[in-house]
Amino acid sequence: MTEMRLVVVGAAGRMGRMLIKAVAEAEGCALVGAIERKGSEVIGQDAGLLAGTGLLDVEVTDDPLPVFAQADGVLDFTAPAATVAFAALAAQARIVHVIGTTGLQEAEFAKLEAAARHARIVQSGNMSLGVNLLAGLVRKVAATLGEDYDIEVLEMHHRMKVDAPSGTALLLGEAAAEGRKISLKDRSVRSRDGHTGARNPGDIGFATLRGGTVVGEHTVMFAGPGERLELSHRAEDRSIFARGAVRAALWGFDKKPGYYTMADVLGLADL
Ligand SMILES: NC(=O)C1=CN([C@@H]2O[C@H](COP(=O)(O)OP(=O)(O)OC[C@H]3O[C@@H](n4cnc5c(N)ncnc54)[C@H](OP(=O)(O)O)[C@@H]3O)[C@@H](O)[C@H]2O)C=CC1
Ligand SMILES: O=C(O)C1=N[C@H](C(=O)O)C[C@H](O)C1
Repeated sequence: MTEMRLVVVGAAGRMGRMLIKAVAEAEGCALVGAIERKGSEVIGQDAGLLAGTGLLDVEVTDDPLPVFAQADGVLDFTAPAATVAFAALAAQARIVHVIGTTGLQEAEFAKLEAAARHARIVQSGNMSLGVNLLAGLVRKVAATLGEDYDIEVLEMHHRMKVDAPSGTALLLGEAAAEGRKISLKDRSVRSRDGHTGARNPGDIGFATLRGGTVVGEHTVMFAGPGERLELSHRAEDRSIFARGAVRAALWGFDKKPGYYTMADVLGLADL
């Protein structure tokens, strides 16, 4: 059987190294490229040595074009501007683009949608099975409980995280809004400070904590009259995201160009 040829971009990052390891350990795929930013000190290093898996004979380079041309898919946990640029290249090469990058804005999502006319894009704020299952549960609970149950999404991440709320918090907020049949954009409250006044019924609130080495913790609260329901996920190891990304790439191999999510990959779209 032919193996799916995968490239990791942002190879030196916290997730980049996990992805290299996950590809090396997975069946049905092989690492054929590793990309880092121009000027990075890891350019020229072996990707396997960089990720601590042992020699893989794949040199980290700063030139994605020839690497994408020889690949079937790319795993991308980098930064929004880089992801938009990689999506255009993945579309040109007609390959699978798995996007874990968070902090993307509306205009950037529009560019990804355009790239998905030619690429097979799988994008999710969280690639783990647990969080995607949780999103389905949140959607159901939000649909069941009325507006007298206030929805608040609380998240905590490590001190190096640069975007807020996290992609996962937004994914869970979106699931709650879908359950309630409201638009998250219109009803989300991203911060509170000073004399805010009382909470508006039906709003979905977000609270962000940052510190230490926390991999990722999310709780969706339904705070009602005299009781509170909390649905939580705690990520203990980044390998859950990396394994999910590899699974998404393998899933996308024989799909038509389009924009897919992890719920499609995991068969949870109807949950
Ligand atoms: N969806 C999911 O399941 C998950 C998503 N994430 C998301 O993934 C992203 C990365 O997270 P993390 O690994 O912790 O962050 P890091 O900062 O550790 O890694 C990002 C890497 O991408 C590199 N990079 C940035 N721009 C480019 C470019 N133009 N070309 C090549 N490489 C580039 C960075 O290089 P440099 O340092 O030089 O800028 C860095 O090495 C974040 O958005 C995070 O939220 C994280 C975990 C799970
Ligand atoms: O930056 C991180 O670390 C993480 N980012 C994702 C997010 O923004 O939700 C996923 C995970 O929680 C780790």
